Amino acid sequence: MPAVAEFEATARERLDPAHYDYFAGGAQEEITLRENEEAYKRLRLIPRVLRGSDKRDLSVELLGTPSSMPILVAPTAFHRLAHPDGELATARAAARAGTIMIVSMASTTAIEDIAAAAREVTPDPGLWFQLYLQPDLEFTEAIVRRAENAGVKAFVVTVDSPVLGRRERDDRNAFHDLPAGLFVENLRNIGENRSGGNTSHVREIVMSAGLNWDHIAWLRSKTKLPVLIKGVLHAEDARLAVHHGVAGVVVSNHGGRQLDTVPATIDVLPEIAAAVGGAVPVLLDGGIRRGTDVVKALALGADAVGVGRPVVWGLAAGGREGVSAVLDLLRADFDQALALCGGRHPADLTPDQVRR
Ligand SMILES: Cc1cc2nc3c(=O)[nH]c(=O)nc-3n(C[C@H](O)[C@H](O)[C@H](O)COP(=O)(O)O)c2cc1C
Ligand SMILES: O=C(O)C(=O)c1ccccc1
Repeated sequence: MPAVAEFEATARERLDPAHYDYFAGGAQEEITLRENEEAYKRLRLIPRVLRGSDKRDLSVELLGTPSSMPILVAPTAFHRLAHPDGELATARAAARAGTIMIVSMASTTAIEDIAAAAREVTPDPGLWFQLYLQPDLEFTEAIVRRAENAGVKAFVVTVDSPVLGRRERDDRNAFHDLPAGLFVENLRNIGENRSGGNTSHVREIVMSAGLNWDHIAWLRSKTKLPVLIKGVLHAEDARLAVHHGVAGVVVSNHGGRQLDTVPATIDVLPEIAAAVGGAVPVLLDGGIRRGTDVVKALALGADAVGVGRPVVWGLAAGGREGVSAVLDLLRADFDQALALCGGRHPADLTPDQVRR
């Protein structure tokens, strides 16, 4: 089975170069983008032996949502740039894999349609919804209601984007608008269509530099669903998140697309896991490309990981089948690495099995 890198190579051949750059790129010098992957290559695994690691069970439950494996689909924007079937294909593949898809608020398919596609595959799909809280809270609440009515099971508020990172590839390519016919569908037909009907601008979603913990309290008051925050890199923020009743934290640097030169997520995971102390689930994304990467993240304290670009590469390479192939590949790779580490279940991995 081809590695994630081979799906990327195929995707690169198929995509408009500006769109490839949008998906692949990071902020500024892309130091963090590279670091996310490089950091895993510096870590060494110590297997345990004679532990009877047959009959492995990769399944986990996260905030009431079951997942067949601790590898989730991280929220990424604009899937119809990658393949005409866009988020419908991704949702069907995630549903077939039995894993959680965190739908991006910036999807090019409406959340209602994404949920319907997933439901064709399985009656109770694990869909979560990523939110950029908009300065207009009434408008934000309308999107929250839409997502709830569509059946999502948790909200993931992205907190690493008070302003958007500077992606120099997008500047060079003058990538400002989606191609004709593509829209940021979750913002359409809401609040009397405040964006005036033009929701095809790449930056239609507003970044809110004013966000603070009160906004998290506001969202919690508006929904009964679990609220996670995504984009935590400082242990103190993880502590504050627990203090403010957040249901889970996602250790993320947005795939190196926001503040450049922040550390690889795997390198800050131990301190964040220590700060959270098991109070709420800790998820991590950024640079996961192999089963051994998943093993290292789980051993160092993550309850599950997210994959962003690998899913996009699968989608661009082969639509739903391509996403399924990437998820199957990561599952098989993780299963093998877990077995080689002497584990039967994701929770069997421990920090002493990872060395610098
Ligand atoms: C093309 C692209 C679009 C993204 N769009 C979003 C988004 O809409 N919302 C969000 O919270 N994160 C977004 N992210 C960040 C991902 O959720 C995730 O943090 C990151 O991709 C993980 O790194 P990886 O691509 O190395 O797996 C995006 C990432 C990429 C690559
Ligand atoms: O490109 C991104 O990383 C991203 O998060 C985003 C934000 C707003 C609209 C589209 C994508």
